[in-house]
Amino acid sequence: MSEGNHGRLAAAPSLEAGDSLWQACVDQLAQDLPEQQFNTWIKPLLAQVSEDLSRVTLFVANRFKLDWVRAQYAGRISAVLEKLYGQPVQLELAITPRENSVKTYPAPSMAANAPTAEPVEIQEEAAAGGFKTRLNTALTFDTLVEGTANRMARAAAMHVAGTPGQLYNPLFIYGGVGLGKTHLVHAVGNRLLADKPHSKVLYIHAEQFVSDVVKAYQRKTFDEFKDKYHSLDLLLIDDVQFFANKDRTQEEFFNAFEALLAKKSHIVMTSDTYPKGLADIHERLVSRFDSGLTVAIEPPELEMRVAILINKARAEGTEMPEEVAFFVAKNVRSNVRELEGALRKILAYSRFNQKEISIQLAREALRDLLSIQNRQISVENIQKTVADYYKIKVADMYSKKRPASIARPRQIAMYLAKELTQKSLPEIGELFGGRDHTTVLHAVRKIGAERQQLTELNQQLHVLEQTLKG
Ligand SMILES: Nc1ncnc2c1ncn2[C@@H]1O[C@H](COP(=O)(O)OP(=O)(O)OP(=O)(O)O)[C@@H](O)[C@H]1O
Repeated sequence: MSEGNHGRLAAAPSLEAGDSLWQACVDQLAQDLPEQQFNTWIKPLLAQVSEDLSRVTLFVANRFKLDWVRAQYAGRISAVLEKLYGQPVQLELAITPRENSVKTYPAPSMAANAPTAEPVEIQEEAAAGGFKTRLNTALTFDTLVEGTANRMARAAAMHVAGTPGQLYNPLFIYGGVGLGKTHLVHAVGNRLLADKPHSKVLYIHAEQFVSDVVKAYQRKTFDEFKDKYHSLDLLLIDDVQFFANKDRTQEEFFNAFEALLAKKSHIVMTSDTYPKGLADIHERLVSRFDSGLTVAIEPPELEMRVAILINKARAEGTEMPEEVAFFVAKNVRSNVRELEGALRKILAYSRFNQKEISIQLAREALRDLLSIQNRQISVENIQKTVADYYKIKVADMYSKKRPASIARPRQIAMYLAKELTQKSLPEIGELFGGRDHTTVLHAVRKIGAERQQLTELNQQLHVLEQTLKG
């Protein structure tokens, strides 16, 4: 297949239609995707389009690529094809048949000749010799939203994925539940395999490692066990706090650790706490955990939560309005898993009731969750919410600064404080950096009057009120 030809495979009479359908799809993807992704994953695809255009089979070189394309791009490709063709197009993925590889492309159309390769089911295997990686190919850097909370951990993880066995070995990532630790370690493995498909990568949960040790012990198969673990290029091990009090496991892990580091293989670990905070784990192991780079993942900040919601909704094929994402993100703060749960509820509620996603709908869908929080509206809360919304510093709520970009949000916050709390004008003035009650009164009147005139302001106040009321 020559360069620049995107693998268009359709013989007469469907050549033209099939050809242009796939070409149009490729053109669209070239616009939608970052250039590097497009060149790596889409451009090399070979396509076979059925005569009636209802089915497209894409051929990829090996199982790993098939797995990857299916997880990362199949949904998007199907959506583009459907949009272009006007109705659903069946998408199949297959491995390029070896005997047909170069010679028979472009291959005969499906109408003229039955397809030579059967679509293949995804299995838990990478390209290298059927070795099980246990990686979830959906968990990649592309789907991991970046924010202050995970910036360092993400940067370190990307570095390791790009040049394993060098800096930051071991990489120890810690943080609370549902903050993306597991996602991040899978992303490292997936990235390394995408770049170097023959690498030996294993993702394993610490509990699974414990059970592997127990099995090896019972069956006296420690040689096999060692072959498996000591030969890896990259070991990703999740939740190592589970090693607590498991002496034999700790010993075997120590051995594996030493063997892997000696041959410059990389180890990435996660835990719910930093190494020295680990209970009932031998000191020699703890000090090794801490000997590379230790980074934390913090709970995501508001903007990151908003971005995660919008991205995840989009991945489900739904556009979530920013104001709704803001409302949800303000109310679901603890971790990303909970955000995902809230999103699922909203999507299901919207589909079930056939209603557009709005703040009102989100409020209904999350009624239970919100009522548990039973939040009190305080002036501090209003100041923080308004500052977040208008992207100014909370400190500007009390400062003497006067530029309109700050003064106006401050007036809005005063207006909301009067409207949503029981505080008096002097009390509110006091909480806004010791301002006079007449300043507060002026703000309340001004914003109240403008709200009647300006639709946009009214809308913004509406979002803020909904958010604050939870
Ligand atoms: N920054 C992020 N962007 C997108 N999705 C994220 C992000 N962080 C976490 N997630 C998603 O949130 C969910 C929970 O994340 P994950 O399982 O990686 O958390 P964890 O820190 O390993 O939690 P636990 O300690 O409970 O195992 C996953 O579905 C993950 O994809």
